[in-house]
Amino acid sequence: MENATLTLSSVTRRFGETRAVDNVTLQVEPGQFVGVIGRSGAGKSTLLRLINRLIDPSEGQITFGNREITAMKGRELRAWRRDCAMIFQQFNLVDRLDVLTNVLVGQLAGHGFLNSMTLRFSDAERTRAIQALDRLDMAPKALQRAGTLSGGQQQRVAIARALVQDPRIMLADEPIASLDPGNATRVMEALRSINREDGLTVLVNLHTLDTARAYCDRIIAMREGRVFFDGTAAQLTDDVVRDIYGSEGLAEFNEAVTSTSVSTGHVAKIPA
Ligand SMILES: Nc1ncnc2c1ncn2[C@@H]1O[C@H](COP(=O)(O)OP(=O)(O)OP(=O)(O)O)[C@@H](O)[C@H]1O
Repeated sequence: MENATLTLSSVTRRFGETRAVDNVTLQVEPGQFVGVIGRSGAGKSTLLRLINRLIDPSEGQITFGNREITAMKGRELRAWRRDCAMIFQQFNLVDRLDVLTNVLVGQLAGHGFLNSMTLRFSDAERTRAIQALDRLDMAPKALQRAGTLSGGQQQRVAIARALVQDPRIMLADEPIASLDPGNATRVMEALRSINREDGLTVLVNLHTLDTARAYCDRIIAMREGRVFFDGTAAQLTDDVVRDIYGSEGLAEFNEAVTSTSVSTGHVAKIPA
């Protein structure tokens, strides 16, 4: 299927008394690279999990083109989860399996039960998996056990695994939060090239402002479950940033995590 506009209409998710996501309405155009920022607990993870239906909204509607995501069940929901790949902070690879097999597992959704159990794959699937690894500069590690790779390498394998699903949207929940600056940069660059070359929509939760400024066409800042800011990096002024994070949170979010952000000139110095 083609990429399409993702629309959230008055979406709320409550956990007991907490409104983790509170009446969020937004549209994401196909091929946009969107960074979601905000303090811990602002609702960023919940927002992504609502989009791929890891959790259901308490109220509101999510659509992708003319498909209503929030109404999907069974086969249709499984198809949506393939269209909408998810990357996590902790990579979620199977350590004892080699890199190639980890990527091939991304294609299992389209397999019969028996082939999934025996991890049998066609030559075409293997070729596709190698090609995906190659895009992430990870093909030379194809036969190495995933558990022996560095965090940054594991995250690139996780992205390759997501790519073989042939998704329309890539959701990434703090994909660089546990990486060093060099690896964080490589992972962000990989997401950016997939976005540009394949026209994939990317929504990425980030805990560092400078990374969002350096890579994202659009930045959405959440605060207490609501969209507090929605605009470009240039529109995200120091005053808005102070309101998003509070002055005590600023120092933490002002750290440079991805090294390219320094050379792009997008880094704003925010007074602590
Ligand atoms: N499964 C759950 N059960 C109960 N409360 C939850 C659950 N998931 C999230 N919450 C609450 O919803 C709010 C938003 O959480 P969420 O994880 O979406 O925030 P976040 O912005 O992603 O935070 P972080 O940056 O720390 O990951 C928090 O108050 C959190 O405690």
